[in-house]
Amino acid sequence: MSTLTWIDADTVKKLLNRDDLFKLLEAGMGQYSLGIDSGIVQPVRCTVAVQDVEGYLGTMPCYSRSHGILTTKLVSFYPGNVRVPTHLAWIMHFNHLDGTLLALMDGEVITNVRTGLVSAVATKYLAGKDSKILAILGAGTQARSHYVAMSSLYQFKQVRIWNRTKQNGEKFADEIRSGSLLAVQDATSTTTTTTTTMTTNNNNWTVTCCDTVEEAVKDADVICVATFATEPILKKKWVKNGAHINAVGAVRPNWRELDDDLMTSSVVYTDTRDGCLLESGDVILSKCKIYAEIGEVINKSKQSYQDETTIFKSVGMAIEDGICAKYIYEKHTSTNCT
Ligand SMILES: NC(=O)C1=CN([C@@H]2O[C@H](COP(=O)(O)OP(=O)(O)OC[C@H]3O[C@@H](n4cnc5c(N)ncnc54)[C@H](O)[C@@H]3O)[C@@H](O)[C@H]2O)C=CC1
Ligand SMILES: O=C([O-])C1=[NH+]CCC1
Repeated sequence: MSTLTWIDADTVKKLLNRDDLFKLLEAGMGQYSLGIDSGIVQPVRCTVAVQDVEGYLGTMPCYSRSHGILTTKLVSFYPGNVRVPTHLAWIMHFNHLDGTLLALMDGEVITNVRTGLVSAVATKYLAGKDSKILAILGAGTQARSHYVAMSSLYQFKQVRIWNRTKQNGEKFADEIRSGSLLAVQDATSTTTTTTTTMTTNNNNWTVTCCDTVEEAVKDADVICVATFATEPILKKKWVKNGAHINAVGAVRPNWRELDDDLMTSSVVYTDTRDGCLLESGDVILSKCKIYAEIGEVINKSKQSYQDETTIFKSVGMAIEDGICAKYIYEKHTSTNCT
């Protein structure tokens, strides 16, 4: 029987490299969307509501034959948490051949990083090549993760932040201006180091914390929405035609971030169609048509409508966590063996 390895958050942070994970996630999303031919089994997340305190516990198992991945993530999300992060997670990584547990690892860092990276994969396929204005709604963990991930794709001329509590939005904007968010990422990533230099040396860029969502998204090419909003905060009338939107919040069937007009008039892509049809309030309540999973664009079975307004709606997928967990486990094992 193999011994169980525990991999803590600091070790996960040290071992992960965003460039590697971007490529692995891109390929994995493409494979997932091959449907029954994918060899990936991923039931829709089963979420228990902890009603008394407005918290949720989600279980996210998956198996991928070709990757040799058998993992389960347990993720709690408590929007009201202040003392501890709103999202906490752990991933169990199994030997898929005999079902033994190989490793238990922190899943918070993986959740934070992979969500931004998956949005970056979608942005690569769905946004215009020459995106200059980035708007981010929210100033929490995912807002930061998305800023870092989007910065690996474009050198933005303007970054605009809106947050419900302006003080926190200002703090986030200061972190962007200082370059600290990019500088602390991935000691092992050459790409992000280059981006840091580019961004901090860019004299022509502006970073603004806006008073209103309308002001933040005006003429924006790429908009990332990463909040715990339960009512629509982003309206179609403020969004320029042809913009690309990554919407990662509103992960409960009755929560909203985007208004009906925006959902029904844009070309909507998802991470997982099955997951969004059961969990995404923006999809369910607007009754919008889902055009494709982003994996179908990656595997070339569906088109990218880059000239139209596009939405990438994600709720999070177990296979993303499985891919990251296996990558971390293998790096951890090889590092310890040498
Ligand atoms: N699609 C995916 O794969 C994933 C989605 N998420 C979701 O992304 C969203 C953001 O997560 P984190 O950044 O980690 O959380 P966080 O707690 O770090 O930040 C939450 C942000 O939402 C804002 N906010 C809270 N209530 C709001 C409201 N009623 N209206 C407008 N803004 C509000 C806060 O000011 C803060 O900026 C959450 O809905 C979370 O569940 C998180 C992980 C993965
Ligand atoms: O994919 C994920 O881990 C989550 N999605 C929404 C909350 C956590």
